[in-house]
Amino acid sequence: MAGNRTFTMIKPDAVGAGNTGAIIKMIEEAGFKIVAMKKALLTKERAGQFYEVHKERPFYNDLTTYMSSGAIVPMILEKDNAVEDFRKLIGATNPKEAAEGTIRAIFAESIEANAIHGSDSDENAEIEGKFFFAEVEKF
Ligand SMILES: Nc1ncnc2c1ncn2[C@@H]1O[C@H](COP(=O)(O)OP(=O)(O)OP(=O)(O)O)[C@@H](O)[C@H]1O
Repeated sequence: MAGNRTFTMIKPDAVGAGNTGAIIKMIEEAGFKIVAMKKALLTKERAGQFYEVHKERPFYNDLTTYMSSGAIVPMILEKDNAVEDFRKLIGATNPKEAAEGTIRAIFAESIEANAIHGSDSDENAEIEGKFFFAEVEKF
């Protein structure tokens, strides 16, 4: 079976700190196949579109400023049970609460600069994946 897909993005804090390679290694060693990947930049406006669901939250302005502050590495990943297994690999949003050995426990600086994003549902994986990779049709 080919498995299913999720979307992830290494965030500016982790890319800027030179942790991209180490994070990709953890992702591949956990059994995820990288279907698509690029290094890219978000404008504040496009970061705002990506995090539109958080528009009314107090941290929205800071979050979109941060997400447009440096390079990001978005990827589409494939594995059985991809969405759930990837959320386990990255750990809790707040690195202080992230389980030992998870990507956020190892690399995140704070609740905002938390190293990596992982889609929280199959539906959002498709929406977010297509936000960066319009050419990838199958999810
Ligand atoms: N209280 C907060 N203060 C500052 N930033 C926050 C806070 N809560 C969330 N964020 C930022 O907004 C992002 C999206 O929040 P969400 O609740 O969707 O968390 P998540 O699903 O774990 O993270 P992501 O969607 O990035 O994988 C978080 O990853 C974090 O960068």
